[in-house]
Amino acid sequence: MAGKTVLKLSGVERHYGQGETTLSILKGADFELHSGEIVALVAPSGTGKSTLLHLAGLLEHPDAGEVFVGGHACNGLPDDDRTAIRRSEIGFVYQFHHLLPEFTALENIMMPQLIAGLPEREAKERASQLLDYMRIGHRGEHRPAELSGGEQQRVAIARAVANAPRVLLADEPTGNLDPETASYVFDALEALVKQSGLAALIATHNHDLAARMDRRVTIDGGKVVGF
Ligand SMILES: Nc1ncnc2c1ncn2[C@@H]1O[C@H](COP(=O)(O)OP(=O)(O)OP(=O)(O)O)[C@@H](O)[C@H]1O
Repeated sequence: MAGKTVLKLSGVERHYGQGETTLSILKGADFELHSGEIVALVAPSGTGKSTLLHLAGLLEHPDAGEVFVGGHACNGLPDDDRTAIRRSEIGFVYQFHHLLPEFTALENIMMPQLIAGLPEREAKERASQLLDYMRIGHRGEHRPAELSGGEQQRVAIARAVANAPRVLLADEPTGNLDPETASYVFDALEALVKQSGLAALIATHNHDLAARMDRRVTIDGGKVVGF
């Protein structure tokens, strides 16, 4: 059963450029994401998957329409408020892990919590717990370069959810991994979402992974549609 709405896009438009060369990517897109669900965003290259994730993650402003995160209408808010909402409500995972190379896996996961002002002991405890959930509890003291691609992505996912956001946005999180490793990373992500009641929107070109998610949406004619 669907949980409550944690992310909502309503009539969202995004156009790039001006005049005759305007590229209209989103043209009145509506979308809702509910706690506890994992939704696949599968669409051909260039149709606007990253654009949609950036708008949902409050990294960009829509040209029209509204983005609601955790019930807040975000478009007209000052940048500081948008940043505060983004930090507390949203976690991001990208195709490449972007972990800090000079820090261990555990320290990378602790980082967002320390920035948010959590005491070191608590941050460490939560980071260890997340490493266990992601089934890499034994790799906490290793630096990113000492980890496999799948392990690095699991650390990146743990870091993205370290501050207990409501929404996880992922742009091709397994795009850099072989199919077996991708499936294993997805297993861990799925377990985490189901255990925590998080909601995840995952852009992927991997149809096998998309088939395992709760719902699948695509971008067609600038709108988000289920398929
Ligand atoms: N800042 C920008 N200025 C101009 N055009 C842009 C900008 N950002 C994106 N675009 C264009 O908008 C379209 C959608 O881009 P987007 O990155 O959202 O697609 P995508 O579906 O994520 O593609 P891919 O699967 O290849 O990553 C593309 O044609 C892209 O060139």
